[in-house]
Amino acid sequence: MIDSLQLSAIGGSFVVVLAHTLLTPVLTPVFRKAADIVYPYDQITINQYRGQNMQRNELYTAAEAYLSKACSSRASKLKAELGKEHERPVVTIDDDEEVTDTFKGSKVWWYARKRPRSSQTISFRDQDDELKSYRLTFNKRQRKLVEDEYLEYIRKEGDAARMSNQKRRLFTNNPINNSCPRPTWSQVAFEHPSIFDTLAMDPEKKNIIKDDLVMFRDGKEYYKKIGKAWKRGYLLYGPPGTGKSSMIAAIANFMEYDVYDIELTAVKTNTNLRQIFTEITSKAVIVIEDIDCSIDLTNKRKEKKKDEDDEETVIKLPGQEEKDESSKLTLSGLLNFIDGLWSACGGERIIIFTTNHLDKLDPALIRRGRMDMHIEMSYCTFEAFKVLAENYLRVEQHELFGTIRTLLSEVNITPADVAEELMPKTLVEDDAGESLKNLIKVMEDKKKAEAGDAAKEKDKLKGESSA
Ligand SMILES: Nc1ncnc2c1ncn2[C@@H]1O[C@H](COP(=O)(O)OP(=O)(O)OP(=O)(O)O)[C@@H](O)[C@H]1O
Repeated sequence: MIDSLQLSAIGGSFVVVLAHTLLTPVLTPVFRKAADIVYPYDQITINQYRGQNMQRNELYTAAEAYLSKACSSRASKLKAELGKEHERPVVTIDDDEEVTDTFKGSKVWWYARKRPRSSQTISFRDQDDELKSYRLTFNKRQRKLVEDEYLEYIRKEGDAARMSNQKRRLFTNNPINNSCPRPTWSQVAFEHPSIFDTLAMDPEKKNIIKDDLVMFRDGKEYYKKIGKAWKRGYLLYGPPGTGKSSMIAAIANFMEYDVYDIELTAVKTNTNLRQIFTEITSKAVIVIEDIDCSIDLTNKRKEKKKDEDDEETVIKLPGQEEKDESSKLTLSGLLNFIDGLWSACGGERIIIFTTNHLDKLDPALIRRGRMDMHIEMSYCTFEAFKVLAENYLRVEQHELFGTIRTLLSEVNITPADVAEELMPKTLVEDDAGESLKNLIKVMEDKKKAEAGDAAKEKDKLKGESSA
C-alpha cells in the first residue's frame, strides 16, 4: 500500500513516483483496515525540483502561486518576496505553515516544508541550499478526486495567478550577424496602456473581436477536437494612424499575453525564422508589423511567374544582394511559420500581421484560414470620435457634436489626428469646447483642401480631353 506519493508535472502530464512508505507485502488486510481507521489520510509531496538535474517542477510553481492567491488569507505565517519579473510583492505561506483548502466539498491540507540540501545532491542552483516542497494531505476516499481533478485544477489556477501577477514582456528579435548567428531577444516590460475601452472604433466591431478572442482563449478542447493548432491569425489593415498598434496592445492586454514583435528584416533565413518560432512561449501575441515594408513579395512573385513559375518565392530583404542566394527567407518559410507543422508547437498563440497597403500583399499570405480575421482599421467615424471625446475630454454630449458628425462623414481624418486635436494644448486648459472647435477647424480646412484638389483634377482632365 502506498500512503505517500511524490508528484511532478512534466510536459503536461503528471508523473507519480512511489515514495517512501512501501509498507506492504507484510501488511494483512485486517491490519491495513485498522491503520486506515487510525489514520485515514494519504499524502502527496510536490518537490520544488525534479529529476537528477534538478529541473524546476512546474507543479510546485503552480501550487505556490495558487496557495498565494487562494489560501494565504487563511495562513497566519506568511512570507513576501519581490521577483525580478513580478509587478508587486508576492505573499505566500511561510515554511512549516499549514493551510486548508476545500475542493468540491472535500477538505485538503497543504503544508510548506523546507529541508537542507544534502551534500550529495547535484544542483546547478547553488544558491538553493535548501529543498522546498509542499505536502498535500487528504482523506483516502478523496484520492481519485485529488489525482484526477484537484491537481489539474491547481495547475490551471496557479498558472493563471502567476500570469496575472507577473509583468508581461515585450520581446524583439535581434539582428543575426557573424558574431551572433543564432537569434537572440531583447526584452522590456510591456506597459502599453491601450485597452478595448480606450480604442476608438465602432463598438459593434470591438465586441466581435473581443468575442472572438474569448472563444479562442476558452477553445483548447475545441481546437483539439477539430485537429487544429491552438492559434489564431489576425490581419490588421488601414492607413497610418488608425490604431493598428493600439489594437495589438489592446489585444495583448485583454488576453494578458506577452508580445513578440518579430523584426523580419533582422531574420536572414528560414532556419533563423524556425529558431525564433521555437523559442516563443505559449500565451503569446506574435506581431509582424508593416509586413509590406519588411518584405517584398508581390512584385518578386510576379516577376518569377513569367520565367520560373515553379520556383519558390524569395523574400528579398532590404539591402540584400540579388546574388546572396545562401541567405534566403522564403514565402513558404513564412507560411510554414504561420500554419505549417512548426506553427503547432507551443500552443495558445495569436499571430498578427499589420499593413497599410492590403493590395501589396501576396494573396497566399492573407487568405482566410491563414489569417482567420481581417480587421479594417478605418478613418475616424462618429462612433470612434465619441470614444476619443470621452477619453480625452470626459464629455459624452456637446452642442458641437452635430457639426463634427457631419464633417466626419465628409472628410477622411485618422483617429490619431483627432486625438491630437482633442489633447489639451496647455496643462491648465480644460475647455472641451475649445478643443472641439479646433477639431472642427482642422476638418473644415481639410474639406476645403480636398475640394480644391478635386477641382484641380477636374480642370486637368478637361484640359487633357480638349487637347
Ligand atoms: N483607433 C484608435 N483608438 C485610440 N487611439 C488611437 C486610435 N488610432 C490612433 N490612435 C492614437 O494615435 C496614436 C498612433 O496610433 P497607432 O500607432 O496605434 O496607429 P497605427 O495605425 O499603428 O499607425 P502606423 O501604421 O503609423 O504604425 C496612438 O498612440 C493613439 O494615441
